[in-house]
Amino acid sequence: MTVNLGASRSYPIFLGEGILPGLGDETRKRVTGGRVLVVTNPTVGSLWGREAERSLAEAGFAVYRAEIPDGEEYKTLDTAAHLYDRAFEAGLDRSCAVVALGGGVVGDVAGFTAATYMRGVPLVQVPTTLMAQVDSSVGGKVAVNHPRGKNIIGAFYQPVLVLADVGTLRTLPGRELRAGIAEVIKYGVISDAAFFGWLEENLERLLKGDPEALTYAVEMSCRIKARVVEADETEQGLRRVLNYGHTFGHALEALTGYRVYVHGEAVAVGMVAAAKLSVLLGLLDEESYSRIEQLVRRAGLPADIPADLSFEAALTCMERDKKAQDGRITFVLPEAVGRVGFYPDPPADMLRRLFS
Ligand SMILES: O=C(O)C(=O)C[C@@H](O)[C@H](O)[C@H](O)COP(=O)(O)O
Ligand SMILES: [Zn+2]
Repeated sequence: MTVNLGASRSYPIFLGEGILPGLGDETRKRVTGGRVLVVTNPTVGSLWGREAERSLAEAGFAVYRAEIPDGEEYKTLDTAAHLYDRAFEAGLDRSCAVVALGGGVVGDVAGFTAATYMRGVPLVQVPTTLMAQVDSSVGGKVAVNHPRGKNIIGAFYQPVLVLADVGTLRTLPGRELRAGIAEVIKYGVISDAAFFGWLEENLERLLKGDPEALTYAVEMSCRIKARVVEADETEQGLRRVLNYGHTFGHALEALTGYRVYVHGEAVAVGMVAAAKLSVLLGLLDEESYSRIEQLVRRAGLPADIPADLSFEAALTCMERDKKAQDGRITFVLPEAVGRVGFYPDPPADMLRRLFS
């Protein structure tokens, strides 16, 4: 698959089982420098680091590794600062690449480092979680968090290559798999009713880690995402559809210190909350709402706003959402399974009802 962004910035997504050994050759075709910095975390590094690094070394790169701790709470400027040091020590110049080997946190913070070190060096995304394969490795959003908001410090910076080996999902903990499924459900709701129906039929296969089902889900998700990114790379309009569930979701993550929910879980709560708001506003029928809620629950994902979450605190957080303008929140709300619209400034009393 290709993400088409014009002659100089289009890039391929390679998707398949057992394709990690091809990483070196594909990187070599796109990176002229002699060194690469592989950014990973200790868990992914011990599982897949050696195979990835061997492939890069065989393609002629001098390979350096930097490990960062696992967890959204480490997606910070401090972690990026550590990576700048490691890039310097490795002697990376502008022709050399950063290779992000891991999940969303690794991809986002390594991507942010690649975007800013020497004003930008090539970035290779090697996503090893479902979340990263279906979403965060594609489309060029790179960022670190600020204590007051998720992904507040970041850039649009496209990779030169995405290589997603679904074989790496074999070792993925169940919680991480379910978190990725949340974003997959998102794609069905925002733009493809038939895909949503396929998910209803095949959810158990995905939860069991069936490689064929996972490959199909990753392919469909990447196709939908690529189409959106091609049409609106820097989120001037259409791309905001990818943020369905994230207005509430990001507030939930920030207000719980990025420690309680993994991103997909927070998005799951956010998708159900947004669907409920849609029903309250008369935009979505009850049956469609139930299908969304049921699929989220069947996937073993949380669907309820926690009882102790303060409405006022969530509202303040959502007013700083990246889709907000002058403090007016724009929600991405489902109008049917397979279609969403943008709705600015819903009445506060309706939002409050979601919290009771
Ligand atoms: O790629 C996008 O665009 C998305 O919105 C995808 C989201 O799933 C992803 O979580 C993204 O990082 C959120 O973007 P943000 O700009 O709201 O931080
Ligand atoms: Zn997301």
